[in-house]
Amino acid sequence: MAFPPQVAGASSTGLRAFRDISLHWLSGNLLSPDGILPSWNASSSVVGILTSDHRGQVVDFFDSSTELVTDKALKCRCYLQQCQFFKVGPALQIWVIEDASTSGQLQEAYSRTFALRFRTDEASIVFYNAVLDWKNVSMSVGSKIGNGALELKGINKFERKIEASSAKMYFHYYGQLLHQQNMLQDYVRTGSYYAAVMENYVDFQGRVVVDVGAGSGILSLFAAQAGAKHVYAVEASSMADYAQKLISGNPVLAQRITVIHGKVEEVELPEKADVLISEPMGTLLVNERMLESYIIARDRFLSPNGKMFPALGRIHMAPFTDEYLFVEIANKALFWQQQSYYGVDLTSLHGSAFQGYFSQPVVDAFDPRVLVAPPAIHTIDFLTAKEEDLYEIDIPLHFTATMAARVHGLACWFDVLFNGSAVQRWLTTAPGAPTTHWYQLRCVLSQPLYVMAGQPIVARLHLVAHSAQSYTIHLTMSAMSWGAGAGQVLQTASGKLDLKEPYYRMAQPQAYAWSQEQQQQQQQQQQQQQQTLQPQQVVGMTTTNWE
Ligand SMILES: C[S@@+](CC[C@H](N)C(=O)[O-])C[C@H]1O[C@@H](n2cnc3c(N)ncnc32)[C@H](O)[C@@H]1O
Repeated sequence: MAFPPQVAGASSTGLRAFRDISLHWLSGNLLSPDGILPSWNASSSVVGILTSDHRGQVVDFFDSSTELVTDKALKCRCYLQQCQFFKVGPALQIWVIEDASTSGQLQEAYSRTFALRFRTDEASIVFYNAVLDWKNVSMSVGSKIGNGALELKGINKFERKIEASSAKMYFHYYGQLLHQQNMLQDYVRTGSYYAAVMENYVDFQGRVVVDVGAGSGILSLFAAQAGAKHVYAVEASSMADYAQKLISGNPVLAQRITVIHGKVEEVELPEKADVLISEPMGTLLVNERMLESYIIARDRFLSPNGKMFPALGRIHMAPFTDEYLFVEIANKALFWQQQSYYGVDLTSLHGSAFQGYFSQPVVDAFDPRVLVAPPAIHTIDFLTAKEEDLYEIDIPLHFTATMAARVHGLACWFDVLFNGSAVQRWLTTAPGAPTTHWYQLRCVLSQPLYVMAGQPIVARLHLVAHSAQSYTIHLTMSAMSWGAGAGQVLQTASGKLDLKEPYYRMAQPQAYAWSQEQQQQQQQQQQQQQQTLQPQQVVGMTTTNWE
């Protein structure tokens, strides 16, 4: 844990203010695993609470003017106890900054540190999101500790929920032309957007449009082609400079497009928009957590009754059978069954490696004939959904098998609707439809289920957002009894997968390739390490499989 903490995104004044405070790192003063606060000095004068993430980055500050601490320690305590409800665990620290003096001078304030132990990463996210809820979005804190002004201006909602390292990697990726080209060359994707805009030009003509995450600026140019009065192309990555170049290279359209380099969570626009256009879809629709930015942009920029292109998205899910895929994944861990690898018994790690491979969702294109039941649908209406709705998505599922099969997991894909005034158009990533760079996604269970035709399958897909712009996937599937004695669970299998770490089973191109970026970084690091190693240390190193 980094200590003293770095103040993410704080102004230099705020940074200095924090550094001036003597922060006590009371590592022994942890909450018990049950989340019970060991001691609290209710008589001390609390001037504020500073929260940080697990890396010691300050993520929030509550000063004494906020409701949280108006009643001094008592309220803090209540609040912390309330947090136990959210299963407080190891990823979040709270510094309680107390005023030790009667003068209330900043320099004389001191602090206590409480580290909250979360049982799981998800629990810490839930807690963190609860803090965000409580703070009621779009933070721009300018608060006071004693006589010292403390400013945390500029910490927007994106920065408060997304790890800085993840965002850096993410925007670095989208700042590269080659990745924008990948998307542009997905003709199903780009062609669908073009068709949707042109067919529905009446929705764009003479209208103000905001392009949310404009990338190369392609959708802004489409909107301008369709007759938009003005388009604001908002792009957070350095791709904004290229977008400006591309747009300037189309002078007839350029005069009606303004490129704005920044996040939709932070930029200000001079007018409200009639239409939002965006391509915020990641693998399984929600990966990258950009849908949340799309919704934030709606709340910030869209006029009442404005239109969104696309207006809704649907996740489709169905049980599948694929013996070959299952064996392929299970076999990946065979390496760890060697009892004498250079004289070393590797078998104690086989179980962990096996689970590790099954924690990767598989991204590839599959034949729809592997589906064992008709798909179920979960709809997200972009016009009405709340951003918080996407923090945790819990989908109960009921299927009826149409064939006897070994069920190896859940297959998923998505589509989005352009609900134009003239034409309704779907962009689909379904198996069997023309392939897109998103392909489809399969969650493979380490324990297959056996089902007969007509047998009910009950499942639950539970997606929990995490601060690395993705989701932890919890999947449970059960084969049920039917007919006489229906409703009994005959067999159950479950798995926990990380949507951020997929197994790309396809050749390029693909949707935002997190792993690939990480792989490159790790490979670079590895090369650097190897350069510093003695030759005899390098001999015998295994080649890392970054798959
Ligand atoms: C999937 S790409 C789509 C690019 C372009 N609209 C297209 O259709 O080709 C998403 C883009 O949104 C940008 N982006 C993601 N989150 C953003 C945010 N919060 N604010 C502004 N831009 C964002 C990314 O940098 C990326 O360039």
